Amino acid sequence: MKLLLLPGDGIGPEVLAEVRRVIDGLNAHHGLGLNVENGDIGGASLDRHGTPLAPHVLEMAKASDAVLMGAVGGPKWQGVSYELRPEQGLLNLRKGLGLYANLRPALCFPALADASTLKRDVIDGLDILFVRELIGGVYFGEPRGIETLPDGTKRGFNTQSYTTPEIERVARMAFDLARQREGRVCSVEKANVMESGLLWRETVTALHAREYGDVALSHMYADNCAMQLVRDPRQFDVILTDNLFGDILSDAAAMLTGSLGMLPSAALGEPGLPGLYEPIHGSAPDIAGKGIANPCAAILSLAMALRYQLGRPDLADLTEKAVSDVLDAGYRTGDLLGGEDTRLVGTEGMGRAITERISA
Ligand SMILES: NC(=O)c1ccc[n+]([C@@H]2O[C@H](COP(=O)([O-])OP(=O)(O)OC[C@H]3O[C@@H](n4cnc5c(N)ncnc54)[C@H](O)[C@@H]3O)[C@@H](O)[C@H]2O)c1
Ligand SMILES: CC(C)[C@H](C(=O)O)[C@@H](O)C(=O)O
Ligand SMILES: [Mg+2]
Repeated sequence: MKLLLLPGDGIGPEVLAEVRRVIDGLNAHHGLGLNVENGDIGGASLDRHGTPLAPHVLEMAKASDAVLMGAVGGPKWQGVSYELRPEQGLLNLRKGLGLYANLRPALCFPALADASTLKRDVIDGLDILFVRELIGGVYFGEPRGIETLPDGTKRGFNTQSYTTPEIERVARMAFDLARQREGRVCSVEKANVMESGLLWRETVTALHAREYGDVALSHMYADNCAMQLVRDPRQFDVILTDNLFGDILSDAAAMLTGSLGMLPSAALGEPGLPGLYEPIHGSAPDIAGKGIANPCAAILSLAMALRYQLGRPDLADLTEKAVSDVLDAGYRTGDLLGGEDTRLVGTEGMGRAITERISA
């Protein structure tokens, strides 16, 4: 099995160094046999290859069993032309691998129930799975651009667009995953103001009626969903939504779990093609280089790769349990609110503690 690591920018290389440590532990003590390669993406790739995703790196990704990315972007590249910005490298990778479904689980680890800004009794036991459409919608719709109007002012425009097959394939993923959970899907859009949202609702409803009668389906407008996530997040099992709403709502959900530094993700496409696993957080320029970033989201992303693609769900369980145990033992990076008997550690301290439990 081959895993391509794309550390990227800012805290990306820092958290992936800890993923590497965990892989070494799993290889040495649990016969994982995972071969690791490294590649460039984002600003790091722009600096070395003049493009945020070089064609040879996309080819390396396609030839791997799975890809694990750190993060892209940062102030250093703010002035570069729009097509060359680091974030475009990530979008090209998602598109290039056909990764239409982004699974973002928001789980509240028991030890972190008091690290959330919400009260413990609102988030205790929280377990939501976001299924975010990832290669369509306003992120990729045409036409797009900035044009100069006759009066000299400018107009920036993007296009929100979804086709029936694009909606059906990601909805199918959400329904299938719901069958392995509590069997409830809440589909989120703004059918009240957007035609693409209306088609989304009609398509999900029709697919449900045709094939998924055993799954409970509800619909919610995205603005209400943002409010409900804060009011009563445990009402949700699977949230199915589009690219932009999924991006925003999953960041909001991250704070329910204690920190953005805790949320992993898996981007999946057609069976047999490699998936892309990445923490949902960014390159965190404000803390990059300080050795204090939380590596848990990246390590939990490795666990998702072990479960969904590398054929080792047992080692996914082991890795997730190691993270949970380390939190129970009181280890905290700076982004996690302390509590009694907690021990503040840096990125490496957290990675070492998790690896020690895996290797024990
Ligand atoms: N998948 C990605 O690569 C990705 C995702 C989001 C943002 N970005 C990019 O990252 C750059 C910075 O964006 P931003 O500041 O809006 O979002 P961010 O996620 O990088 O940071 C938001 C806040 O969360 C904190 N944070 C994030 N991850 C953390 C971790 N693992 N441990 C501790 N604290 C953590 C940061 O310090 C910051 O205060 C931008 O260029 C943006 O485009 C990339
Ligand atoms: C960096 C950016 C392209 C990306 C997105 O908007 O999808 C990020 O915010 C994410 O959540 O993965
Ligand atoms: Mg985001």
